[in-house]
Amino acid sequence: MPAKIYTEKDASLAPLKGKTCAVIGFGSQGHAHALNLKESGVNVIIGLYPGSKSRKVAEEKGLKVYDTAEAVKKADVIFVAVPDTKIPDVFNKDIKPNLVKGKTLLFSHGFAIHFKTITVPADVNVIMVAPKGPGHIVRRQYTEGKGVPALIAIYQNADKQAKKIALAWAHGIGGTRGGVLETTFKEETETDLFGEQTVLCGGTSALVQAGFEVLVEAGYSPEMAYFECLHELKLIVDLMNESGIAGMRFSISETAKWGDVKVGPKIIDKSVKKRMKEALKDIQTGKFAKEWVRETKTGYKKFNKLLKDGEKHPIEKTGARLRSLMPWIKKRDIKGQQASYS
Ligand SMILES: NC(=O)C1=CN([C@@H]2O[C@H](COP(=O)(O)OP(=O)(O)OC[C@H]3O[C@@H](n4cnc5c(N)ncnc54)[C@H](OP(=O)(O)O)[C@@H]3O)[C@@H](O)[C@H]2O)C=CC1
Ligand SMILES: CC(=O)[C@](C)(O)C(=O)O
Repeated sequence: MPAKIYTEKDASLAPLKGKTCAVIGFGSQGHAHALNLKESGVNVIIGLYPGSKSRKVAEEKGLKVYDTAEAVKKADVIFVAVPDTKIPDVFNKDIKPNLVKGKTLLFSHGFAIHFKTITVPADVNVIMVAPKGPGHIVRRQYTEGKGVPALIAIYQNADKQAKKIALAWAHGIGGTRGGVLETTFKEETETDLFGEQTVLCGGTSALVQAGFEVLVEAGYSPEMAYFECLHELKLIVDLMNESGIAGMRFSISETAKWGDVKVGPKIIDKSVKKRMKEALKDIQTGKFAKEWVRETKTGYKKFNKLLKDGEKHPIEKTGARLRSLMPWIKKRDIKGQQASYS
């Protein structure tokens, strides 16, 4: 049976009426949920640690910012919007001591709950509202009257209102405009990690860099290679997003279609699928999570090096030059926000 998809007609903000919603962290997801909810008419406050870089940004957006513990005390629903590996510290120090019966803890990803990096008291709701897209796009689409689809999941339903609250939150951030699907913390965590490693981020970044390198190493100009392997990828993916892979094929040439169906499966062949299955296994067994937590606890050395190497890849310099010729490509202020985690 096809999964039930909740849309605008199934949702209401009523379960959040009269409630205070605290968003802890004002990064990618935090800023998007907070601003979308505020504009939907929900009472939102922000929780941050003293000295957080995000304080000024949130205040400039007209939001009231408190120290995390204070925000948790004031709130009925608490969205933990800090990086997954920072959640245990923030949770044990500032959230858990202030969680009382009747409150709802909300996540956008199940890592901390599924891999048990934190333990939550039994008398609070634990729910998830996970948009299937980056926070900055969740915000952008909401302001354009659109909405990124979202998942909801219930891990603890202490007051029997958990699902209503999750749906109301998903509605408030614009999720029901795109469609909301109910899942479990386990399913969301495992599929989300799989997607970002193999297809969305990891697989695509490596595919683009490999294609660029092959053309440049064969003597073609980096500009040609950039247009072919990165710029046009978005245009093709936009078509897939609008009308599926078959719909994309409607718009490409007959020769491109032949190359697609004949050569594509030789590039992404059975061995790639085998390695995807290995990646999935490492996620399911907890091996990936264990290694990632270890990396964050030992100073992010490998992580920072790999990110820096990525920034130095020649495709970045070529791309920056070519994108500057296309003023309609939205310029994002990401300077100083890249790499170097601690
Ligand atoms: N990025 C995304 O689009 C997606 C993220 N998610 C999930 O959403 C959650 C948040 O991730 P994401 O939005 O990427 O996070 P970000 O890395 O963008 O969040 C950073 C924010 O957390 C703040 N922060 C860091 N440490 C603390 C702390 N000790 N106390 C309070 N605030 C702190 C930062 O403050 P400062 O400015 O001072 O550094 C900043 O405001 C995660 O569970 C993630 O898996 C789910 C779907 C997509
Ligand atoms: C944006 C998203 O859904 C990701 C890639 O899984 C994430 O940032 O965690």
